[in-house]
Amino acid sequence: MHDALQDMLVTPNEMAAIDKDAADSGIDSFSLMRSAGMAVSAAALRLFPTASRFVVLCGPGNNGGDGYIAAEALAESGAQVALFSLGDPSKLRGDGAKARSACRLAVVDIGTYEPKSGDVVVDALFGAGLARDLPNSAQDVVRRVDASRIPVLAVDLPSGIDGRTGEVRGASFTAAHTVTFIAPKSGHVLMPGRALSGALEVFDIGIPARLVAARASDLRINGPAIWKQYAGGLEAGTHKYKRGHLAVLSGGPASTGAARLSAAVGLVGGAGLVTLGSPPEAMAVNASHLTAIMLKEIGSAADLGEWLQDKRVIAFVLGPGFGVGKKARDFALMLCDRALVLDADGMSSFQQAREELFEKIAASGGQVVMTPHEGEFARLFPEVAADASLSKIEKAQAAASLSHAVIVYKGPDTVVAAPSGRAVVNVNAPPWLATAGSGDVLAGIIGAHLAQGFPAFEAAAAAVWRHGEAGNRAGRSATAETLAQSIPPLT
Ligand SMILES: NC(=O)C1=CN([C@@H]2O[C@H](COP(=O)(O)OP(=O)(O)OC[C@H]3O[C@@H](n4cnc5c(N)ncnc54)[C@H](O)[C@@H]3O)[C@@H](O)[C@H]2O)[C@@H](O)CC1
Ligand SMILES: Nc1ncnc2c1ncn2[C@@H]1O[C@H](COP(=O)(O)OP(=O)(O)O)[C@@H](O)[C@H]1O
Ligand SMILES: [K+]
Repeated sequence: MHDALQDMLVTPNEMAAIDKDAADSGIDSFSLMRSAGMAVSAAALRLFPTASRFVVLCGPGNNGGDGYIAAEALAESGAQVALFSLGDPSKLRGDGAKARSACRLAVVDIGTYEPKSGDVVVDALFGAGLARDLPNSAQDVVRRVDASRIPVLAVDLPSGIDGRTGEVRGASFTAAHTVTFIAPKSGHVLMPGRALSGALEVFDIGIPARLVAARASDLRINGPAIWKQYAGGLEAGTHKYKRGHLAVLSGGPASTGAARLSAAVGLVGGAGLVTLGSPPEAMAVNASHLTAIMLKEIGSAADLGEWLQDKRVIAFVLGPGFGVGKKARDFALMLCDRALVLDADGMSSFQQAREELFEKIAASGGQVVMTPHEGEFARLFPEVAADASLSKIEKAQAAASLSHAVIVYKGPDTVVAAPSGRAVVNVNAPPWLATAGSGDVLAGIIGAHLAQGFPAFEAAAAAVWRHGEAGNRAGRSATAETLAQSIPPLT
């Protein structure tokens, strides 16, 4: 893949526009299809050297066209190939028809395909053009292939996956591998599309990077390239205040653990010092559990106001175990002009009062990050959550635009979105991150980055990635405590 396209994500609509621009610039579209089909055949031979038969399933459009090219190339290489078509191949148009006529193999109707042990399915039914649920005849073959556990190599996308949203339209193949072209599509990284795509390979089929970049929006796969300019090594002459002072606000005596976890992670994450702001009635319990973390009594808005005079306290985490209610709202509104992670109870407190929060964020110009999981997202952005036409990326973008904050929409496919529309999708998080307190760990890492002066978007993107790496290092028996000990250094 071209370096400039490394982490770029495109939607099927953008891909179609890129395709058209390529044709308008004089690039022959059939030569692109030939490169795509050859890439599929090469991948099939490399990935499945012991296949007794390649079963190529071709659809009615250009995805099917790629399939005919691949089938011909596989047969030419000496492999056994069986070719099946969804619909009448004589109805193929344009490049698809050209590809069919360049393929000498006989083609039979897909309804007659009976999976056999040793088969490898090359799925070229539908790709970026899927516009509605898979037809019944395709759903039937998906079920037969699933039941026989035959490996599937998907062309562009597993048929049935919506390339924009990653959602299943009726049914979808579960691919062991997917070969896509030019750049990954959002449907390859959003769930369940990511899981159903298997291992993804991206082939350069000869469209110049500048044509791709001209159509692509600011949407990427999350990774160190996003924040590297803020993650430089430590100067020899640094001191703890230079590394940044993070404040985490604790809840009452019965729920102090979450904030302490975020605070401890703040230090591991790279803040030079961390102070836990505690209500008076929780001072004793907090004091008995803290060592490197400092403790300060913050019971009222007046206490917080006084603390805010200290401009060396750069960033705040409000929400973990804090309690839902007026106190959380008052504190949050006072912090909108600083760097703030508003997590958990901090967000839920605004379910009935979100406009006040959103207006304050817009007016204050701070660096505010909100970290909703699905339930919190639906509480704060019910109209966005309920809009079934939107992908998870588009939902996060809509929420960021409404709230004026950077949104970390958590889950297996966490999306970080800025009010400008800039977004990344995270792909390194293992499922065992779903453990109690994991969100508190994430909030602490974001806070650590904000304290070190990262802008909100980069702070959040870097934290989500480090959190995923911590999960990988901690292994599947991870708890929030072992996650906290497994956070890798900033890269
Ligand atoms: N630059 C590119 O984007 C390239 C794309 N290529 C291939 O072209 C594919 C896209 O081709 P198409 O736009 O022809 O789309 P598809 O081949 O994915 O779909 C074919 C057509 O089927 C119809 N259709 C959609 N959903 C349906 C459903 N559920 N039931 C029945 N019919 C349905 C639509 O009219 C659609 O255009 C890509 O996935 C890729 O494999 C390659 O040939 C190489 C170049
Ligand atoms: N299936 C999953 N795969 C990867 N990461 C996940 C999965 N489920 C949850 N996570 C991550 O785990 C964290 C859970 O946070 P949250 O729901 O706030 O939990 P808690 O309130 O218990 O701390 C989030 O960062 C989320 O993205
Ligand atoms: K496909």
